[in-house]
Amino acid sequence: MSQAQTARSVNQDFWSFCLSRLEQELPTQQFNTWIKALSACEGGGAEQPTVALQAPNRFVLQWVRERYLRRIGELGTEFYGAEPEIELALPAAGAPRAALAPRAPAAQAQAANASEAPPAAPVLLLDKTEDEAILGVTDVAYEKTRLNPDFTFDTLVTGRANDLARAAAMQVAQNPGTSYNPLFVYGGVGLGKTHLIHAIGNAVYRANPRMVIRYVHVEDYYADVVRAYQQKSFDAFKRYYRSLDLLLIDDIQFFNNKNRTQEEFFHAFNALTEARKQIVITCDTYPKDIQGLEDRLISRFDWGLTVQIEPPELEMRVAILKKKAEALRVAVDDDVAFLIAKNLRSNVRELEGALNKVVAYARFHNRGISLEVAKEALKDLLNAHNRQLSIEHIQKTVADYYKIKVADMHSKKRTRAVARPRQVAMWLAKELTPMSLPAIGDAFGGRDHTTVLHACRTITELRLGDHQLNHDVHVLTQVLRG
Ligand SMILES: Nc1ncnc2c1ncn2[C@@H]1O[C@H](COP(=O)(O)OP(=O)(O)OP(=O)(O)O)[C@@H](O)[C@H]1O
Repeated sequence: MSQAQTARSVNQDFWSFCLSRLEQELPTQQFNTWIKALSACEGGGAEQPTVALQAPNRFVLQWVRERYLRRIGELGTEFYGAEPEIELALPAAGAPRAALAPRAPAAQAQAANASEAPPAAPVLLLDKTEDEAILGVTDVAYEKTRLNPDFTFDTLVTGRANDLARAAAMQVAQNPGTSYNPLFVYGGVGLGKTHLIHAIGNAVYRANPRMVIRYVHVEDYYADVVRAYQQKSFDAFKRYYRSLDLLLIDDIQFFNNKNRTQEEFFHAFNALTEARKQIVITCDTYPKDIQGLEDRLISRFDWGLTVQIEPPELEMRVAILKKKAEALRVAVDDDVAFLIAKNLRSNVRELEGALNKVVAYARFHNRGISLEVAKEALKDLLNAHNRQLSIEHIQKTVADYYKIKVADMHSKKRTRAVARPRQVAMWLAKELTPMSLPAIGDAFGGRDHTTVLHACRTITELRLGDHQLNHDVHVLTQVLRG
């Protein structure tokens, strides 16, 4: 057998394994609609596992990539004994669909990134008949919303970091078009903005399935504009976006300097808000700070309500891990959840990634999930992290920020100008390092652990009412996390 044939048969074997597992794990309709639509084609060599899959169209490709790729990767790790590279591609332009015809060789297949798909992709986003034919399911209307059914208010853990944003989102979900319009949600990478707007969409859909809802990432909106331009189908494009009852548009910062797209969005925005149709926007930054965005759009974003999602604190991170473990149907003890939560703080996606890594590692080695297993699975990550952030670095960064001396971090001085930054530094040390309270106390001039605890509680409480302090802590956290 040639190397290519071996690779192909290994890939086919893996895919059969994957199909049998996913068939057990997923509801039949999901399995039939999304997973069976894929086909395995030639992958890389057996020594360096590559799973090569082909989706019949961009719609299926995107859906699978968002919802199932991670699980396929985990099954790949289980099958190959190492994390495989996954190629998810479309059939070559002009080639028949893989699901209906012989497989296209991977070398000719297009890149998995939908934004790289050619403008004349086999399926147009607005081509209802074809989508319906592909789906062959009764809830076509729901699928067309592009909503992720797993991202609901129920699966969103609430804490100080997101309670305002969640409350506003629930208001909007209960009264679309008549409460805050637009609702503008901003915050750092992987903090649950996408989850929150899908939750709005899911709640609105559940209450009123007749509403026309659409979740769209800005890159896809841009691709729709480009396509409308190339195919001279702006009328259909405009009609479609203006017919929506709820538009959920994600990652608006990627609009930067895309002038034609901004212009189209500006008109769609006006038409929708005038008709009292709801718009929800997410962004990685506050509206006024978005680079390359027209002023008239920025000022419109101020019409409704702007809410921030902040990085979750330790307890919330633990709660999120527990919830994610529940969804994976695995038992994760508190000590394992704390280990992960203490060491990964920058975003929830990374937190989830670490949990998945621990679960996959435990499955692969046929062991239960214990602290020991978690430490082994995350060895590289923990080492890298522990090297990165020292308490001295935190003290120096905070001292520089408040323009005080580093020595003041250790001193007995109790004036407000020194004591408050010192408390902020202690809070950051608790949040950003795995150090215990006594160890942190030691590093701050031999203070008692109760002093550290008091400092942490003080800062947590003050942040609720003191905007300047909240801002300082936010900025310092971002700086220290790099
Ligand atoms: N509070 C939370 N409760 C439960 N899961 C959460 C929470 N916050 C984030 N997540 C999970 O973290 C992952 C990343 O979240 P999401 O994609 O919504 O982040 P984002 O802010 O949109 O990121 P990006 O800036 O990259 O677009 C998702 O799986 C989401 O379910």
